[in-house]
Amino acid sequence: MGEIIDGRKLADEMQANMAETVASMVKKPGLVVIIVGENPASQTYVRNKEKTAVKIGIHSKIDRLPETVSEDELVSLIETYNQDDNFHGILVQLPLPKHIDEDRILLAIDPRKDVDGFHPFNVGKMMTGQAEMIPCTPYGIMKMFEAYNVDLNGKHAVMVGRSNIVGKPMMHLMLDANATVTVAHSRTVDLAAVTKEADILVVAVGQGHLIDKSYVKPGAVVIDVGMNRSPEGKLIGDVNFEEVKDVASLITPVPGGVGPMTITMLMDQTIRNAQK
Ligand SMILES: NC(=O)C1=CN([C@@H]2O[C@H](COP(=O)(O)OP(=O)(O)OC[C@H]3O[C@@H](n4cnc5c(N)ncnc54)[C@H](OP(=O)(O)O)[C@@H]3O)[C@@H](O)[C@H]2O)C=CC1
Ligand SMILES: Nc1nc(=O)c2c([nH]1)NC[C@@H]1CN(c3ccc(C(=O)N[C@@H](CCC(=O)O)C(=O)O)cc3)C=[N+]21
Ligand SMILES: [Mg+2]
Repeated sequence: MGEIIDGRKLADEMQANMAETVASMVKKPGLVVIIVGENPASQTYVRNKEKTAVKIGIHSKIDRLPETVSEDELVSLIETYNQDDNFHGILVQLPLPKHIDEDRILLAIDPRKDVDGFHPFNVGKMMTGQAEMIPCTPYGIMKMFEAYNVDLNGKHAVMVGRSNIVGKPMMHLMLDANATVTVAHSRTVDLAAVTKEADILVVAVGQGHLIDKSYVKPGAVVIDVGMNRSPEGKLIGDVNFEEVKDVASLITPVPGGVGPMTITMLMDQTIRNAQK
């Protein structure tokens, strides 16, 4: 039976340290979150971010825009925050409605305030060993590895999922930590055969309980990024936790695993920006 990686507890510890840092700062770090439309899942994340910011002492603002807002209006709003010294971080919650071009929106954010690390400038910096802003979910997972003494050096890491916000940056960070990295996705033939080879398995696909114990090598470290609703309306991961916990050596639960760490790293980067 594996050990559970307590993301909630680690996040609380890190947040307590951040609160001390912020208390000693004359100018408080500021974070603005822009959310378009009424996606209920997005609303939950945004509420959690707000709660955490308040707890740490970060000045936080949420701009809620109607689903019908135009791309140009959203760009001008971002431009005002680019100029506003009270905000050190700007986050535009994804996904955006279909009529808005996400690439254009991400480009509009001043890279110095891009606390998500999604701007192509920051992506390029990270890929070339000059990272300044790191996507928060992969960054939080690396902090979990550190806290639980998971050494990636020479290990076979398998990343399932290749999105710009999780899979690709996670692939890169594990490569930088000297793992041998395989990336799997929806066109992978025989996914289980690939994941069974993993010493470290990170899953970000958005398919509830896709990964059962037949996908996991005994003793593997399993990180579940997924956030899905079960038919009964429960929040569940991409990994069947109850089954896989008996095979894995270390495993993250959902909720209480990766999610709280994502939010923590967002606060970390906002504070770091404010100190610059
Ligand atoms: N806890 C947290 O902090 C966060 C959680 N999430 C959650 O993580 C999950 C993934 O998010 P995100 O990366 O944005 O998702 P995307 O939908 O952007 O990407 C999903 C990836 O999974 C792949 N995939 C889908 N189905 C399968 C399958 N059956 N077998 C193998 N690969 C598959 C897709 O392949 P292809 O490229 O071929 O389409 C794609 O690369 C979601 O549940 C999301 O809610 C996301 C961000 C943060
Ligand atoms: N620009 C942008 N940046 C993001 O970082 C971003 C985004 N868009 N869009 C959506 C995804 C998803 N995401 C989560 C963050 C925290 C939890 C989280 O706090 N989860 C808690 C509880 C969730 C609950 O109880 O509903 C947990 O797992 O314990 C989940 C998901 C950030 N994302
Ligand atoms: Mg779109």
